[in-house]
Amino acid sequence: MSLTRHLGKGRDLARTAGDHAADMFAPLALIGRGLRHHADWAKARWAATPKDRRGPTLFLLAAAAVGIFLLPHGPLFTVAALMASAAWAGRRPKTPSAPVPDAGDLKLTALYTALTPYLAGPDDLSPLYSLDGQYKNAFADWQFDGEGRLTALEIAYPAYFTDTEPAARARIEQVVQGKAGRAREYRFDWDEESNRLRITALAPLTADIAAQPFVTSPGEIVLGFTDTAGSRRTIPVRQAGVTVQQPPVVWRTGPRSAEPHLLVLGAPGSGTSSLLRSIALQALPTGDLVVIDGAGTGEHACLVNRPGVHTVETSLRGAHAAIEWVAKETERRLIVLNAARHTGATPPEDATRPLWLLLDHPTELSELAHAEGHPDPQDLLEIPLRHGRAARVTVVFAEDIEARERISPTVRATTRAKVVLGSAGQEAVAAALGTAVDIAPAALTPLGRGYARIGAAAPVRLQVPATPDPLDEEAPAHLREAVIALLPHRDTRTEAAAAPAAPPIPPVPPVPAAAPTVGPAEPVEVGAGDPGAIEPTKDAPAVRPRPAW
Ligand SMILES: Nc1ncnc2c1ncn2[C@@H]1O[C@H](COP(=O)(O)OP(=O)(O)OP(=O)(O)O)[C@@H](O)[C@H]1O
Repeated sequence: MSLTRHLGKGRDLARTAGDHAADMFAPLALIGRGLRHHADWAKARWAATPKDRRGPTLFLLAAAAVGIFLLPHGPLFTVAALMASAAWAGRRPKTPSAPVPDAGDLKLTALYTALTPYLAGPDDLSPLYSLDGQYKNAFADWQFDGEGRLTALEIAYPAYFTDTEPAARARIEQVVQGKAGRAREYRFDWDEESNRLRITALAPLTADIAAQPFVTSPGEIVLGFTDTAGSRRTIPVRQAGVTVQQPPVVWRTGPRSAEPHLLVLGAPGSGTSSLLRSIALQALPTGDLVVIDGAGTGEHACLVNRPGVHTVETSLRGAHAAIEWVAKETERRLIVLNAARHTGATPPEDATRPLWLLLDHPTELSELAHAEGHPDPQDLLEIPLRHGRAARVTVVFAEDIEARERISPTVRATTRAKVVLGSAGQEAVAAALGTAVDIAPAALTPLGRGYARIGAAAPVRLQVPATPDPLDEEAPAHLREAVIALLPHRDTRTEAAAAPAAPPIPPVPPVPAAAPTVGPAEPVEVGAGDPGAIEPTKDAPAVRPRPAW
């Protein structure tokens, strides 16, 4: 027999002996515990007895002991009685099982208590909310998910609560979100008629959809994706290697659209440039582009020299010239289309091919123009914005939400499709969309997340597809590849091999000043020889197409 087996057997024997000993000595331990208990009791009584009564007490005890001793079998009965009482007193007290507090109960109580200062009325004789009230009087239909998080709740509130005031509502929504968890978005459905508020925690929108060709009709642009309540249809989307159906937020453009122009506002770094890039990639297969990069960060350099891209401007002078050209092109198209309508002829393709003017942070150029005493480029947008619908000219204006006041009234009035990205605060979002949003955002807003409002429809949640700058080396490679795959190329992909040897710095982008016909291949020096021409004072060099792929 091996040593290990010997040791194992010895261990088993010792364990068994220990168990037996414990069983055997259990009554003794019980009685010992009881005797200790009695001794403690006796000591406590003795300490509590006043000194002048201790002598008589001792005397009585001694008399009792003598009496017992004299009784037949007295000492035996006394010892038996002492042992029995010690055994009784030595029982382990049963630990009273503390009632396990119900987590949902605690949460609802906390929410009720937090809402009480806002919903209680001092003169209410039978208040729904009071400090000693019960949440069950005011709450109904609560639901928790598997992790114990509140997912749905209906609360009643007194009729005197000012539920028509956005500030009063916002206070309640903040309290609810604080107690139910700020990590999720909540929909607040205020039923003013019956004084009830329904709260629903919303599942997070999917954030892993990359740029790709979307299945849409001509003129439709997928701004992003929403929840099933926010869209009436779904489209097939490649997501994590499989094709799934997702509800898109679709913006219809063109002559029949009631919202022919788009205003995108966002907190810094929230993804407005990415949304502009996503729109450009969807517009390019069927239309032409003029891009103004007001911040001059080269975010849209990947579009330079692409077929269909007239120009990508970063300077004040270039932007001014490009927008002026778009305005004149709008007028030219209107004349051509009117003439075709009068004669009943089919309008020429150069008047019907969609033309897109994409402006990224243009108010920075406006500021520069004001500082230098030049005309504001935004003023030139009047014609494309007012007449663009008939002329198939679409304007997309993306700006920092904090610069909203610097956006011209014409732009604000004519851009009826609106997107707000990032966490900008409920009031700013409501002002930007032109209506209050009944959804409270989560504390951490993912990139490209926000709200879209097309015309007078209710705002919907929006997640923009990830469309990073392909020249941004910090963006994930597979997302950049997806963008590159959508960029149109002049001939073949062999340009990548040819370009690195001598990357061409394009000249000042060709923007015809007053060209009667449109054509990206017709470079016309804007402002040349014009005494009122704007000098390129902004330090923004011409965008260099960097062939990083
Ligand atoms: N939908 C998205 N999914 C994933 N990443 C995104 C998304 N949108 C933007 N990003 C990333 O967030 C960063 C900022 O995006 P972007 O430059 O588009 O924001 P912006 O609002 O234009 O910023 P700025 O205010 O600086 O102009 C980039 O790294 C971009 O790749």
